[in-house]
Amino acid sequence: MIEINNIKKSFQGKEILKGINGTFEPGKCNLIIGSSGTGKSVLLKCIVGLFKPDEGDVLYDGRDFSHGDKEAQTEIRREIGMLFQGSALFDSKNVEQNVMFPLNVLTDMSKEEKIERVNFCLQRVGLENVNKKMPSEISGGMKKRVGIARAIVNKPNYLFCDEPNSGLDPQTSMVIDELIDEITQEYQMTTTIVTHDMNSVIEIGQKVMYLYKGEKLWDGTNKDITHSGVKELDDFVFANRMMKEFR
Ligand SMILES: Nc1ncnc2c1ncn2[C@@H]1O[C@H](COP(=O)(O)OP(=O)(O)OP(=O)(O)O)[C@@H](O)[C@H]1O
Repeated sequence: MIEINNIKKSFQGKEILKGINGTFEPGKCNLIIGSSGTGKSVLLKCIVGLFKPDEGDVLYDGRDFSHGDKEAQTEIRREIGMLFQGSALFDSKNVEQNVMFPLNVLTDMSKEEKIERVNFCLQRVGLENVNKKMPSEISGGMKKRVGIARAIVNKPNYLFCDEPNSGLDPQTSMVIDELIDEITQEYQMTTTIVTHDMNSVIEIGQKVMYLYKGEKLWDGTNKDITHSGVKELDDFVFANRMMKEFR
């Protein structure tokens, strides 16, 4: 479990995160949702250590990530997998080299072991016979799958995904959501996903945190989200026509 306590972050005197508390549970997709510019990505970056919070703690299974020593932080970093917005594959590396990259950097596995692990992960995300393809030769949905394979290649305990559906059609988005959900349960990872896709909330939002202007206004499950009693959340949830009819 990841626990965050009173996370605050300002840029140039402007308070972006105003003291966020919450938990992210293992074996579940934990979603951070909210309108554009509300601080979702900044919160994610504070949790994974890409930004240092001005105040507050981030605990990974009780281990203090924000104030722990360098060694403890490195240890936790090794247990983190990330799926970045837009997949962020290296254009000059082929699929196999992209997925292998974390193993080259973080492990001393032999070449054979690395290839075996890469092939296992590619197979797990439904990709076969694409090892030598370049990112420019595969579709957006396939790139996401490669990104997921790379994120799980070093067997992370914690998986973070920033807008995993950006740039995908609704059908492919659903397939990618299902894949992330499946592997989360299979490997009992604590998966945290930043999204503003209501379809994802309905499909995989087993735990949802709603941010509004740098504050957490609500958390709960996708089952409760349509009757939260929070006006700002209602406006967000029922912003599209399909959801209005659902109401
Ligand atoms: N490195 C930075 N320096 C200064 N301001 C920043 C920085 N990163 C983010 N911000 C500001 O923090 C605010 C929240 O940004 P953030 O990217 O977290 O929003 P978001 O909720 O993820 O939005 P979106 O859904 O559009 O990605 C924005 O006003 C943004 O300009």
